[in-house]
Amino acid sequence: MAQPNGDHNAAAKPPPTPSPLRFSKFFQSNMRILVTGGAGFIGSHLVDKLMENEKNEVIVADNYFTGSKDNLKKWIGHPRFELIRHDVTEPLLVEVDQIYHLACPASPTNVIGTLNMLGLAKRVGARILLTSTSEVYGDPLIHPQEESYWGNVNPIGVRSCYDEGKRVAETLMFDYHRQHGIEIRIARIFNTYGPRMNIDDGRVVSNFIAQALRNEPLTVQAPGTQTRSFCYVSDMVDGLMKLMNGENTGPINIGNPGEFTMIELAENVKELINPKVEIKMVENTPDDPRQRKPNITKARELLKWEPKIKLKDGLPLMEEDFRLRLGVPRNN
Ligand SMILES: NC(=O)c1ccc[n+]([C@@H]2O[C@H](COP(=O)([O-])OP(=O)(O)OC[C@H]3O[C@@H](n4cnc5c(N)ncnc54)[C@H](O)[C@@H]3O)[C@@H](O)[C@H]2O)c1
Ligand SMILES: O=C(O)[C@H]1O[C@H](OP(=O)(O)OP(=O)(O)OC[C@H]2O[C@@H](n3ccc(=O)[nH]c3=O)[C@H](O)[C@@H]2O)[C@H](O)[C@@H](O)[C@@H]1O
Repeated sequence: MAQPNGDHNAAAKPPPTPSPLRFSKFFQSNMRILVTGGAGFIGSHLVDKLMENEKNEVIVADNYFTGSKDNLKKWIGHPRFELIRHDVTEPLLVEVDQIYHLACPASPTNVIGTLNMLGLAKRVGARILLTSTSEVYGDPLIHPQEESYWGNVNPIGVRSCYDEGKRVAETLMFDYHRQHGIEIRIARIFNTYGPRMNIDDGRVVSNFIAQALRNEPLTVQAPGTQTRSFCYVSDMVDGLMKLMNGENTGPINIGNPGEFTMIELAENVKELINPKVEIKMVENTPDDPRQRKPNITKARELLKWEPKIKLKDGLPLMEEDFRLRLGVPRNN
């Protein structure tokens, strides 16, 4: 008898069950992907997204310096997933097609990690993506920042290790590309926030949300008029994957152009989470960039990417996660 959808066999034949090999650890998938720093904040969200595709086999290399196995607990034991405790300042030999290089030890060893991952990419012919940073623009003299801007970085300042470490990492990427033909991708990530951020790592969004939930004053570092542009983590992951799978080396800015002063951010968090909390002005660290906002024309045109989640929609998603981890239920 004919089925309503026109498929004569639909009732008679159940869909074929996949071969047991599909579930064996020896199953060969189409793409083997290494994520260094995959136990961290952005890395673990990237792993979640990559694992959604049944053709991907994902290997995470992480030394848990700032990341945690907890971020990956749903994948541990999965046949397409492997977790290696490894410090990227030591060479790593694995057969992979793509490398997302996120592991970022406290610079300057950042450079050694990138050199090792480039060595791996060269050896196995993998495409490698570096998560660089908007910090390469330093305290920028042009606004918004576009990729052609060379930046204004203090080479001997307190934050130079990170900024200059990433700048050297970008240089190495291009040298390997030119000299050895390695396929490279460079993302310049602007401030990213979302669930699984480290609660006490001192970044502004995590600080303010944790402070509001703990009923502690929100510490705005002077003068408070400095600006940042905050990208929700799912948008970031989407941008990184589009960059990896597209045809452009970059560098490409990936960030949300919505720009806020730190006072505005504090007011947003206060209004959303704890209207009674105090906002307190505290001392800042030297060389804090006064303004930051990505020009994302390149990402829009070359990757067909733009962020979807506004700060006012992203903050509540992060609040939920922080409430759970800090043990502060909503009715308190
Ligand atoms: N979050 C942001 O706003 C932001 C902005 C710009 C650039 N980035 C870049 O994005 C990447 C990921 O950042 P994140 O916010 O997820 O940070 P994160 O600290 O949560 O993640 C970094 C991960 O790398 C691991 N790691 C550190 N040193 C390592 C080493 N030597 N060997 C192996 N693993 C090591 C850590 O354990 C952690 O899991 C970094 O490269 C960072 O510089 C992040
Ligand atoms: O996006 C980037 O490229 C970089 O962003 C951040 O660097 P930064 O912008 O300094 O981020 P925060 O430490 O979160 O500080 C942002 C602003 O908030 C201010 N701040 C921070 C913490 C706080 O409690 N109060 C506060 O007002 C800081 O003075 C600064 O102006 C990250 O720390 C880097 O890893 C990342 O590479």
